[in-house]
Amino acid sequence: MFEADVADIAQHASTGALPARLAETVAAAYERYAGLDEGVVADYIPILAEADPAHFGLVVAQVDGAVHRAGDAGVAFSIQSISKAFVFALVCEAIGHEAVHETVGVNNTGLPFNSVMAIELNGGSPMNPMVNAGAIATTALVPAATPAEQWELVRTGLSAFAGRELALDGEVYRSEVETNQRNQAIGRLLQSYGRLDADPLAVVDVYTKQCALSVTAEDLAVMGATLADGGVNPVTGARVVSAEVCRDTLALLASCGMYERSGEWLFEIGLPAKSGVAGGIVAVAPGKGAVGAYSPRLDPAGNSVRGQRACAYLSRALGLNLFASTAAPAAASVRPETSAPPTEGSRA
Ligand SMILES: NC(=O)CC[C@H](N)C(=O)O
Repeated sequence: MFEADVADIAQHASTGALPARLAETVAAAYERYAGLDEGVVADYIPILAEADPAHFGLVVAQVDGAVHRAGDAGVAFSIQSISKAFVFALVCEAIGHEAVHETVGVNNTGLPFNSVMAIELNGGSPMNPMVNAGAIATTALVPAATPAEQWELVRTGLSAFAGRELALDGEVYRSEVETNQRNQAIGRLLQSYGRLDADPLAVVDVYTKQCALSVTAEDLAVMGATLADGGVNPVTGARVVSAEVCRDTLALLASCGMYERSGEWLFEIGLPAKSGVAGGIVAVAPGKGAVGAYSPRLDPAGNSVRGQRACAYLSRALGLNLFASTAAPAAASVRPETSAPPTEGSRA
């Protein structure tokens, strides 16, 4: 599914730092997938069904603050599950690595993002912060006295990641409030297992608001680039979270960010990433930058089809896959000058 045009990639291929021709590569990825119309727009939250399936925005933000845009980079959509990554980072910053590990968990469920069975199969554990149960448990840990203050901390925290003031999309929020009985049930189930101290419905309400924050593909790229940049927003220069928190967040995005497709994503693309049902994806290249993509048609797991393909293209064309290595040249460069060339049969 993620095969990309070898000739195009060879033209842009590079290793090490992001190449100067990055803007051209972003444009090539956009052009390549703009005509792809596989997938379906989410409709279980009624307002999402009204999204224009033609929209496609692709942005790369570098850790030096450079931003490269193609297509509908400035079109607004709701952040949905991508908020989970950044709320997790804020909570991890507040309560620490050990506490989030113990309270929420860090293992993939292998099941859809809104699975109730995953909770039941795991003794009431929310499992990880990137599925709904774990995200609701994480939002409950936002350190504030009231749900209203929690929401404000979430909104201002995610705004710091984006480098601009983010606002609630009231229409999306109301649409989800009318239809989020399943998330309310997940909150109640966690409470029944003693995994949620706060009022579950109040926590689910803050979670629903965080999902309805309005962002653009450019916002996602800058938010991801902040995680790539050790917690400093590369556009504003402001520190948002620590480098340790970025490391923990990116580890969770790698293992759980694309739900039950996380393994396949890592196998093909090799970058920590997070998707949302409105059609957003953020993919992070640590120390280099991030891709923000928006296109509303989704695959069955709830991941944007064009967004995935464009990320795959960029990962390959720019040499971003974290697991790529060039064993032969590296081995040659450390071989002592004086050592005899290997003889037949002496090779490992
Ligand atoms: N995968 C998603 O983006 C899901 C987010 C959505 N708000 C929900 O809770 O169902």
